[in-house]
Amino acid sequence: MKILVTGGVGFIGSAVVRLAIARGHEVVNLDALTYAACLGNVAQVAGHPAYAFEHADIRDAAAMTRILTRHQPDAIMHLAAETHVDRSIDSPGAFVDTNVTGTMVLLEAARAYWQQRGRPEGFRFHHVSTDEVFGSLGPTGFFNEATPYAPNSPYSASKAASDHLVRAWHATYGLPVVLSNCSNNYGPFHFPEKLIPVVILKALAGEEIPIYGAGENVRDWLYVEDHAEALLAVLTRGAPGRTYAIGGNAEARNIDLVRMICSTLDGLRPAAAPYGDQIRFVTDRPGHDLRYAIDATRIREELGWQPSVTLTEGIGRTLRWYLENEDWWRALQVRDGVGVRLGVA
Ligand SMILES: NC(=O)c1ccc[n+]([C@@H]2O[C@H](COP(=O)([O-])OP(=O)(O)OC[C@H]3O[C@@H](n4cnc5c(N)ncnc54)[C@H](O)[C@@H]3O)[C@@H](O)[C@H]2O)c1
Repeated sequence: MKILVTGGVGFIGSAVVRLAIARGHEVVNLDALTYAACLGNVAQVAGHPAYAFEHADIRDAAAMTRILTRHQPDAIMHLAAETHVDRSIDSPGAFVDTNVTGTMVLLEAARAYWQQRGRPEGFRFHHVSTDEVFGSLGPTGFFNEATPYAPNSPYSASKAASDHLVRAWHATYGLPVVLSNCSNNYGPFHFPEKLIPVVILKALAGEEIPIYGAGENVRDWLYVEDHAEALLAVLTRGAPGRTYAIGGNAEARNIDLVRMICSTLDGLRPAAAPYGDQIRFVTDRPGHDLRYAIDATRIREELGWQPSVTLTEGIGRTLRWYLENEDWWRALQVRDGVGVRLGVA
């Protein structure tokens, strides 16, 4: 299958691109190369005959039409987005521009392309989204595909809006879409403004490790390569118009996760004092959702997917990757004057 992946130079998109190439698919990677992109993320596939790159912005309608016409993909997997919650609190406009307007522009280009090709049944527009659109859970319960939308941050509100647009393009125009809403990802190539890489890099630098509030917020963590597997399953076997909730079945309070990272790092690269001594609690993020958790029964039963990497194993792999790839993250921190910010996705 020839897949047009948007945002394929980012964290999750690049994992999808690497996996899709390994599985024998052709990939056209379309990315605007914002601050969050790193071409190093796709270096291992860049020279592959099944890989092509298009430097373009999803808000550019003419470019979207030109690229679809040039490459004639069988499917679109849409990951391009502004993704950092803290940035969305400071500058919500960019999130509406890319996540809402950009998705609409891409949908329109996809619709025209699909109609011109004679509406092939097998065509897919896969919209990759987040569980944050569902808002916050209390101490119990799970999100699933029937959970009402209740986004709390400008980021999650913009993703919710884009989900609605994608569903509407299916209901109104018949575009064969699939949607997925996934919990927090982590793993290699994670941009160093999100929680796990921030903790790793602050620990290694001997600096304070900031945790919002009392560290009580709970997230369900999924290793990024497991997410990439789930996304390919949804793209290739998901039913048109259907949504799939994806999660790691690995809930952790932020404070417990950070302590786990610190103690694992103590074993891998011992410092003079335990890394946990660097933990500091800082003022909570406004509108900070308490807990996210996913009931992934549908994707498990219908598509046979389930996570294969436990949180302990994934944290170990991630830490070893960051220790072995210092050049990658040191180069990113200074690019475009963008420094590391505190982040809890
Ligand atoms: N990170 C998570 O934990 C998580 C969880 C669930 C869903 N998601 C969703 O998965 C997708 C990818 O997330 P990520 O963490 O890999 O993001 P990321 O920030 O690492 O990467 C986003 C990519 O999109 C590109 N991009 C941004 N604006 C663009 C535009 N206007 N045109 C073209 N390209 C543009 C960037 O250059 C970058 O390469 C997003 O849609 C996000 O909402 C993320």
